[in-house]
Amino acid sequence: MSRAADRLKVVLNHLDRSHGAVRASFTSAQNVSYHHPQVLQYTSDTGVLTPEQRIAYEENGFILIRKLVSDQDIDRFRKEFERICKREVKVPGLVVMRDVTIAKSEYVEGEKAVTKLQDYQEDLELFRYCTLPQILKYVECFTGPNIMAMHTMLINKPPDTGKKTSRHPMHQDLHYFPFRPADRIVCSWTAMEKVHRGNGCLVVLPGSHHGTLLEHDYPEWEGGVNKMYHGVRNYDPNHPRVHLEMEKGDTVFFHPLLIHGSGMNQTDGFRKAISCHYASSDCYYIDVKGTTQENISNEVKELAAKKYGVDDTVTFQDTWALRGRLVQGDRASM
Ligand SMILES: CCCCCCCCCCCCCCCCCCCC(=O)SCCNC(=O)CCNC(=O)[C@H](O)C(C)(C)COP(=O)(O)OP(=O)(O)OC[C@H]1O[C@@H](n2cnc3c(N)ncnc32)[C@H](O)[C@@H]1OP(=O)(O)O
Ligand SMILES: Nc1ncnc2c1ncn2[C@@H]1O[C@H](COP(=O)(O)OP(=O)(O)OP(=O)(O)O)[C@@H](O)[C@H]1O
Ligand SMILES: O=C(O)CCC(=O)C(=O)O
Ligand SMILES: [Fe+2]
Ligand SMILES: [Mg+2]
Repeated sequence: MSRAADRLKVVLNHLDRSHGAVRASFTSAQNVSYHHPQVLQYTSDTGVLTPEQRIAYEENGFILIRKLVSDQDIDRFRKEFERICKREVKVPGLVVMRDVTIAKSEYVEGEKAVTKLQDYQEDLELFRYCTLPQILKYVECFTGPNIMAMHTMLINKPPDTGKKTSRHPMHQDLHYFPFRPADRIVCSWTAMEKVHRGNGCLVVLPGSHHGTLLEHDYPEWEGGVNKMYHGVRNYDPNHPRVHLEMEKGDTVFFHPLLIHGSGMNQTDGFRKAISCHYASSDCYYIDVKGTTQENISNEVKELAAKKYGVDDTVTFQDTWALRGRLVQGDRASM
């Protein structure tokens, strides 16, 4: 750990001790919730994260928790995914994405054609992932007690066809979100099998969440790029990278400004992960007009118009408010 982190830890221990007493008298007297002073910007003290873990998230913008989801749960998600691919169930609102090269070349049936399921919030079995108590316990450290599941995904990264389209360019998820504050948003991403460099694990730039939201656009890749796979226009190529190799059930929580992506899948298996983006229901929507997010906002509105026939009175913010689901506490401003 760095010297800065050592210092921070000392300060934190001290504050936790002295404020523990304040909190005890405060809550017993007035039954109000206690707010930690802004020593640590990204997490709150709910007794779940250790001081070391809080400092690690502060510094790196992500934290990996091993074996958080059971094999039984993951097997159930996988079965449901197969049922969806075989069209045995029809899920309202679900967006099924095929890899761009597969979609544009041959017709492939079933799970082998599917790169990603998006917006599975109406599928009870998959949505169970977003409500797992052991996940929410961690999520609360970042969002606070009122929690919305804003965006749900099951990623089935296909074997690369040779065009490198299975890569996901380096990006910040906040680019897609018209709500703030960023620090009250977190992604949980769980490996559904062993994920390693060969099948395209997540690649992150630790500490990049300290920066601002950068301009995103389609990367200029010869072999084509999947729809909405925007990448950061300019990021420092010398920034240290970390490959997150994970076992089945391991879960990473990461900040929406953290720059991340995933490499090619060079195996012949489909690399699976399930994820949810959570936000505090006390977040607020912002207008992205005139900002770098205008490009994605237009694409999403176009898709909503095509898929649901809605007109342009449905805003980018509305598409999120319609998809978000409360999973803990009260629905406030979201
Ligand atoms: C009432 C309001 C409700 C609101 C609904 C709004 C829905 C919005 C959903 C999207 C939100 C996205 C934001 C979330 C991101 C959060 C942060 C995470 C970061 C990411 O994950 S970035 C990547 C996100 N990617 C996507 O979201 C892709 C979404 N998927 C799609 O848009 C569709 O699946 C797609 C690609 C349009 C295909 O759908 P569909 O029209 O059903 O498919 P067709 O087979 O009919 O093909 C039509 C046309 O598209 C071409 N195609 C197919 N697949 C791809 C692809 N992967 N990339 C590019 N092009 C593709 C296909 O060849 C056809 O082309 P033609 O030229 O023949 O017309
Ligand atoms: N030319 C590129 N432009 C933008 N992003 C890229 C480019 N090449 C790779 N990436 C992104 O960088 C990340 C890692 O890619 P890649 O699979 O090449 O891993 P790597 O770190 O080079 O490891 P390996 O050496 O195992 O390939 C992914 O998010 C990928 O989409
Ligand atoms: O699973 C992956 O490849 C990464 C997906 C991702 O970062 C995203 O969809 O936002
Ligand atoms: Fe992402
Ligand atoms: Mg490489």
